[in-house]
Amino acid sequence: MLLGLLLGLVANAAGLATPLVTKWVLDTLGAGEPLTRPILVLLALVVVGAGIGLWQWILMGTVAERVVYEARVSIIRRYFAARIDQLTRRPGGELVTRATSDPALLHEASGSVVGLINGAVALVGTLALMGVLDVVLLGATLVAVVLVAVLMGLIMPAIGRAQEAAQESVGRLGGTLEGALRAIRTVKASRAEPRQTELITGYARDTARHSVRAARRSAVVWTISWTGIQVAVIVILGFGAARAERGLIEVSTLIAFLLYAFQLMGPIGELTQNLTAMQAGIAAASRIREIEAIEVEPAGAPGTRPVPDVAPTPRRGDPVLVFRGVTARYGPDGDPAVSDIDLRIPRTGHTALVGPSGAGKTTLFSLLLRFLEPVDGVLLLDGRPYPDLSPAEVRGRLAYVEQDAPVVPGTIGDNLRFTHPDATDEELWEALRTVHLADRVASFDLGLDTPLTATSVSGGERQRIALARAVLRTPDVLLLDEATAQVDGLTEAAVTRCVRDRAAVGAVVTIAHRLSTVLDADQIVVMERGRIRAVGSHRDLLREDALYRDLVAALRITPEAVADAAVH
Ligand SMILES: Nc1ncnc2c1ncn2[C@@H]1O[C@H](COP(=O)(O)OP(=O)(O)OP(=O)(O)O)[C@@H](O)[C@H]1O
Repeated sequence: MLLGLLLGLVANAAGLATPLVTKWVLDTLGAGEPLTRPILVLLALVVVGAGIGLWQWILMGTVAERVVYEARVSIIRRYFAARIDQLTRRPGGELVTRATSDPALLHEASGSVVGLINGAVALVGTLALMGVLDVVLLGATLVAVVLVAVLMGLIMPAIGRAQEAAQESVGRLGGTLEGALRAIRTVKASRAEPRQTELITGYARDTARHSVRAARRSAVVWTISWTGIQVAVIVILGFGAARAERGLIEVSTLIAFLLYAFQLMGPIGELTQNLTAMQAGIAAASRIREIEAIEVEPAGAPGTRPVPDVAPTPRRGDPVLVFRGVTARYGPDGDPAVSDIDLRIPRTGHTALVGPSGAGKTTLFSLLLRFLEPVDGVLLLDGRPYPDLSPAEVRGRLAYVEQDAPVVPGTIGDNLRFTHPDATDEELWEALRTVHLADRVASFDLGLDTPLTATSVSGGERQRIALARAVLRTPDVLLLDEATAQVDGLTEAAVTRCVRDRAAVGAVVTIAHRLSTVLDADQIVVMERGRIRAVGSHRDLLREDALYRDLVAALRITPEAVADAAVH
């Protein structure tokens, strides 16, 4: 930027010298001397000025792109470092707009400081040289310049406000559009297309309205500035001609003065343009700064707290995960989502969480995965408190299958390798066999390289891909949020088999929505209104817990299944 400023100043100096050298040419002509030298100097000034101007242009363009790039990088980094609740409370599309279109507005603005300084120097320089040529004519010019400056000062802030409002509407447009496209089936099934179209085009209309207002105000500023200077030039011409006629100034001085007057448009245009760009940039920057206020997850605790290199070797009987008096809430003023949770997850075996909707099952998963931090109590992994571990250390020991089992953009292979990018093809096939998908994937022409989009796989297949991803390398703890929707028999069998296999060698925690899963569990945790109501085996709970009996009944238990379980 400093170099850009310097180059701009040199190019300005060349520009400022040109009228004076033109006067020299005219004076030499008047004196009847050879014109070669002044003409050569004039040419040199033009060529050097153009060369340096080009260099500055390219340099500032590069700086601008780097500013945009770095703004984007910092936003993207911030998103992925952010706490989940900080992201989920904003519409995804709006977050996308802030990473894509807001930084683009910094493009023009980044060089605006340099442009403003250059413009100001050129303006002052031009006025000073005009003063050297003729103070009286300068007076007339100054009146025009002051009028233009006052006008700009009045209209510029309004342009900035309109631009900021336009960007905000773009953000709302992005957020709503993204949400509506994601729920496109519901939109169509609800025949809500016209309403959604109306709502979202409304945001587009707002954007256009604000942008048109900004454009209109810019046009007014520009036109009045340019016309003001042109009127000033005409006044100077008339007034100067009269002074030249009376012999108060030379004709060559008048011509040089007029050249400066024409040149005034350069710095004034530069100042106007850069002030506009700066306004847009400040608006974008304030939106980008809001992103910087997003809270990030506790930065790798290892940096902040000493963690022993060698983890204490857990004893076989110790639980792998422990909740000790954990209370958590989503907002600072909300009711606790879970309270006083005391729970031990054994190193091997299957723990099933059951409970009515809103009981706090998902919240327990969020706490285990550190998507949410407790307000009271502590979680332990292998006897080490969570605050001593970084989120990455904790998550490295867990595998998580979300209820909706989202697929990530890319191929089947990319999806399977998402957690372990270094997994070999053989490992992928093994995982696919575990979830009964190997034959299906092998039947595709491209095999593991088959591109996968959310719509090209069935719900059951998506579940199984997510499961295969989770069991690719045996995790210490598998967290499985079972699909609530009915899944096909093959998927159910795959899930059951996976859970059994994993439970034999490690810990599995499920949010169970299926009777078969509940019956399979070694330990069942019954939750109600954020608290653990009972823990036990199926048989004990059936006998002792009324809510559990209701829940089991709601899972449409058949008499045969009850008998099975009793035998079990
Ligand atoms: N993101 C959130 N913001 C605020 N409150 C939340 C949020 N997620 C859950 N809650 C609240 O926390 C409580 C526990 O919800 P949680 O999702 O853990 O229940 P759940 O047992 O998993 O229910 P379900 O079976 O319906 O998924 C509920 O009262 C719920 O309203």
